[in-house]
Amino acid sequence: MIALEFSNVGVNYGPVQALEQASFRLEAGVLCGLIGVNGSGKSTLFKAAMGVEPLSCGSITVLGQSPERARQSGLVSYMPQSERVDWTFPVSVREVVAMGRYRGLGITRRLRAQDRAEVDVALERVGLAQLGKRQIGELSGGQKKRVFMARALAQKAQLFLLDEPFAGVDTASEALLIEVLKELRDDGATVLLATHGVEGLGAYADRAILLKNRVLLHDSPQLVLRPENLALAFGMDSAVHERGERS
Ligand SMILES: Nc1ncnc2c1ncn2[C@@H]1O[C@H](COP(=O)(O)OP(=O)(O)OP(=O)(O)O)[C@@H](O)[C@H]1O
Repeated sequence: MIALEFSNVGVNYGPVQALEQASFRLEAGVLCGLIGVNGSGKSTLFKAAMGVEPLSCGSITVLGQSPERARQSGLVSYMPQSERVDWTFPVSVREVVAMGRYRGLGITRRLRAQDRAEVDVALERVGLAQLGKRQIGELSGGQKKRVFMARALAQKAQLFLLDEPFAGVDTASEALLIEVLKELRDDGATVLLATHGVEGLGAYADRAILLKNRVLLHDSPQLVLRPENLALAFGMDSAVHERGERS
């Protein structure tokens, strides 16, 4: 089954062409890295996949449906970049994770026993069972990402879109997030995660997409991470840097 397909997708912000003829296809049960410099269109690609950014051309299919329908049915979960979240919003860790269950509830949003159990399981899985009552703004960078991960787990999504999940995150949180993502993948879910840190990607990702407003490459991480290929997206400096690091 195809989890996510972009066909010749274009997205413009006025004169800026954020995505141009972007095409790729992700099989279900794959963990894929989305690599590109700032401004290469990674966040735009996620927003388009969520059906919240109009396309100037092309089409997108998410789990066999339109992006809007897939989002509304809760099949897709999105973890935004930390700096795009208002952390002063007065809400507890548990309340954020419970948002993953709202879709199945009526307008009262009263959690059923089953919903509370799913929230408990998700908090436990990311190691935050003891911090449920904390205000979200009090947490460290890594803990905040864990909360978003728990919300996605509680939602029971099938496609996980993560924008820079490891930015500003301690190594223990990063290792835990990778472990959870691998388990989700092994259970048949699909993960697309944007990163400009490419170190380590080869160890956990099955695929990698190199983005520079267009899809330059979509292949195994080993091939995409070759210095001559990274140079296409990052410039020659990074190729030299990578080569230096590896030798
Ligand atoms: N709302 C907007 N209005 C105008 N231009 C935008 C808007 N959002 C993004 N852009 C521009 O579109 C291009 C792609 O941006 P996008 O945020 O998708 O890239 P990115 O790879 O996610 O970068 P970053 O990691 O910095 O978020 C950039 O040139 C950016 O300046």
